[in-house]
Amino acid sequence: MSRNIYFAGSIRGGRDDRELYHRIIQQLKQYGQVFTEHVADPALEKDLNTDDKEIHDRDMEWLHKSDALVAECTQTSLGVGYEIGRAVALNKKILCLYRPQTGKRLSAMIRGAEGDGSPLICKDYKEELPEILKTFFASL
Ligand SMILES: O=c1[nH]c(=O)n([C@H]2C[C@H](O)[C@@H](COP(=O)(O)O)O2)cc1CO
Repeated sequence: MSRNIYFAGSIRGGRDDRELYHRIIQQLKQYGQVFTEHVADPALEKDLNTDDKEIHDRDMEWLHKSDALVAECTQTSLGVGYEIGRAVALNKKILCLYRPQTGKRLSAMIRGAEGDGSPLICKDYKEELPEILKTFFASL
C-alpha cells in the first residue's frame, strides 16, 4: 500500500549525513511518496536564504498529509526535533533512526518519548536499515 512519507534530516544543524539521507529516501520510495526529497539535495547548502516562513508552513502542510514520519536523528537538528514533536502531537506514526556512537547519546526527549501508547519508536542501527523499514511500514 502506498503511503505519504515525511523524511526528516538535518539541514542547518549540519550536513555531514546528507548522502546517507539520500540512500534512506531511495529506500523509503518503495513504501510510498516521500514529500521531503529536498532534505538530501546538495544545492540546499547554498540556498539558506529561502523564506523561513514558507519553508515552515510548507513542511507543516506535508506533515499533516503524511501517514508516517521517518527521522534520521544522529546529526542533532532543532528542525528535526521540532518536526518530531509536532508529529507526536498529530499522532503520526514516527520512526526515529539513530546510529550509536561513543561519547554521544540520542536526546532523552526523543528516546524518552517511546512507550505508553506513544506513536514514536526509536531504532539504533548500523547496516540493518532495510529490515527496520520493512518492519515499520508493515506495522502501519
Ligand atoms: O531549508 C530548510 N528546508 C526544510 O525543509 N527544513 C526542514 C526539513 C528538515 O527535516 C528539517 C531540518 O531542520 P534544521 O535546518 O534545523 O536542521 O527542517 C529545514 C530547512 C532549513 O532550516
